[in-house]
Amino acid sequence: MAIVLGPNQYGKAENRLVTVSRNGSVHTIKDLTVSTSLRGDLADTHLTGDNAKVLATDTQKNTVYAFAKQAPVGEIEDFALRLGRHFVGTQEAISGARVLIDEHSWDRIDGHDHAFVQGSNEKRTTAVTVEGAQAWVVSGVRDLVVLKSTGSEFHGYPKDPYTTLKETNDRILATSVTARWRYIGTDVDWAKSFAEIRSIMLKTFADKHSLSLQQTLYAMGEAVLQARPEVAEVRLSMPNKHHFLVDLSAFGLENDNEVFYAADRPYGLIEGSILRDDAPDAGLAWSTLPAF
Ligand SMILES: O=c1[nH]c(=O)c2[nH]c(=O)[nH]c2[nH]1
Repeated sequence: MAIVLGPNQYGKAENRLVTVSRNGSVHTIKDLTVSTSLRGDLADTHLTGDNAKVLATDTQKNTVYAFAKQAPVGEIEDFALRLGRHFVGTQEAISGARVLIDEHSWDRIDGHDHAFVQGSNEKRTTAVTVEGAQAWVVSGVRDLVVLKSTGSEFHGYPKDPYTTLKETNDRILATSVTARWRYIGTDVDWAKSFAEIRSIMLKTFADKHSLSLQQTLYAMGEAVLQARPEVAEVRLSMPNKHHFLVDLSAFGLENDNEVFYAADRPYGLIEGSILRDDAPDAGLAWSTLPAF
């Protein structure tokens, strides 16, 4: 029996980066959380503590800030690709890099050049993997919270001795969408693609009459793949944010689908992947990301 080192990576997680770019008196801000991770010939530091091949996580952090000064950050996918390719291209021992970026939203205060109000909690995300000369981009959105107050049913499920749930033809459907989509290449208009995918998902959530959150999840992924040839696969994680009808009969009141208790836990968790059956191989695109 021998004990060996398995897969490993290391880096600086959650660097908080805010940039201000100026066009005369009009400012634009970008607010990012950037995590970098490197992989490669890193056995020595684990086995003997020899750090000759370890680009310090502190240096990785500094690189994030220096790169933000040296060229416009631009779209998060491009910034992540630049960082990943830099680490792999300049450190002999480093064969792979994973860069995760979340973009936080700020909205301009009406008519004001340099004042902003924090937007919704929704984040645009990217996870870029560089391995040698190859690169994979998985972008997405998380904490995209949506609700529809009708157009959702749930019935026809098995009734076993433990089933108490009542069937319904009209319920609130609410979820907080975490979506990730895998791009086929890296030559993409990232901003346009993001905006269109987000809008397709919202429209499908709204328009699709839902018989289950599972059906809605599939329809959202399917609509993205039908409209966006640059995407090979969509993975969705959608908690069912239950809204329970409150029993008002004790007060002699009938609740005609008007008064709900919004439970925060437990919640159903509906997750799945929707993909083209002829999609190119995912390579390392999903490596070390959560399954959904
Ligand atoms: O859309 C739903 N899917 C389920 O699997 C489920 N299970 C449940 O209790 N409610 C719901 N709703």
